Amino acid sequence: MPLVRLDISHVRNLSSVRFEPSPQVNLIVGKNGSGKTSVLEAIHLLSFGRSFRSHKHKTYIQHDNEACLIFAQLAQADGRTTRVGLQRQRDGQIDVRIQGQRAQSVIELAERLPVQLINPDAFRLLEGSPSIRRQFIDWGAFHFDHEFISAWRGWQKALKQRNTLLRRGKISASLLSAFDQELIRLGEQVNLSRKAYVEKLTPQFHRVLSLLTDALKVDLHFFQGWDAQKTLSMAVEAGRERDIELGYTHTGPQRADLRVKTATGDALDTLSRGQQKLVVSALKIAQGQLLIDMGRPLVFLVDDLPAELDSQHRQKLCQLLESLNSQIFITSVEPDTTDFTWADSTDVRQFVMQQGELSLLSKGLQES
Ligand SMILES: Nc1ncnc2c1ncn2[C@@H]1O[C@H](COP(=O)(O)OP(=O)(O)OP(=O)(O)O)[C@@H](O)[C@H]1O
Repeated sequence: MPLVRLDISHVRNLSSVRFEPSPQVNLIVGKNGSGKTSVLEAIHLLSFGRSFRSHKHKTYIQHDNEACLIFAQLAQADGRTTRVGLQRQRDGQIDVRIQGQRAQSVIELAERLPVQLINPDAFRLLEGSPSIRRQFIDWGAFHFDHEFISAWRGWQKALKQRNTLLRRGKISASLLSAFDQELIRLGEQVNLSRKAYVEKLTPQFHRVLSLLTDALKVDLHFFQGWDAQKTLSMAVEAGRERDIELGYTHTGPQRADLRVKTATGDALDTLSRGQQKLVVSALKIAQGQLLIDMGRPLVFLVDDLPAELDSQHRQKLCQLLESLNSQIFITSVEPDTTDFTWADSTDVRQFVMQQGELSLLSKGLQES
């Protein structure tokens, strides 16, 4: 659902930013530190309930303010709009509203406003810990499989309880096996959803990557977290004594990973920075494309477009994003790095950010 209106209050240097974005392409240009990324951060907050820059909520609430507030109107397929809002207070309290009603959790926002972020930090998907890649897979599994989130929550709870028992010690293998039934049942369910999702994602990823660059051959390998020849039940049973020794559960879906490889080794070790950015962009666009194919439009946030990409690859990325027919927000320091020639029929709005004030540049506006 594209954003038709966005009101941001007290996010970093944005005291009050209100604007009506294009349902298609939005270019935000401005000097370093002017507040461009903070606009994307606010949209991300509204989707995930958390920032992509910091886990500490106090860092993004504007100094000397008690809370930040982000409010948006989302277009629905039937032409009506849905009002969504999120307020985060300095004491950590979070208040999520949908049509004025308090929502149970931020997950309700994620369902309504799926967001994909491509930013200079996106390399973390390759170089960061497996937990970042698990989050990436789980985002997709969550949107694809309605049962995933309840299985994932139940499995996480069972795993936490098991690890607490193991940490305390003095638990026998036979007693532990009684606790393991639920862990295994839900863990298998989580694993099946992840596996099915990666199977869908892989051909889409190859297609998208070949559109961005024909020079790269990259493969995805899903590691489920234990020996692929064994069921989870077999792996947990075989590992029980060792878990007791170690004081934690050492095998299972909590160790899953998505390995990204070229013919000669890990993508991280063999690809240049720019090539890595193309691979990460392809992963995220492929993920977005799968949702779009299900009739679920999403918002792409591209922070600092020129970082690591030459002009040819920037153009290809813009072309690909344009072809998705999604809502896109692109930031850049220099106006000429977003000089891709968008189709006449594309609604492109260009904004300038100056010290936390956003204004629409009529020059860049091409209404369809
Ligand atoms: N909690 C806060 N309260 C007020 N201002 C803040 C807070 N945190 C950061 N800032 C300021 O807000 C601005 C945020 O800028 P932002 O990162 O959005 O800029 P940008 O235009 O994306 O810059 P760049 O091009 O350098 O990436 C900076 O000037 C920063 O000093």
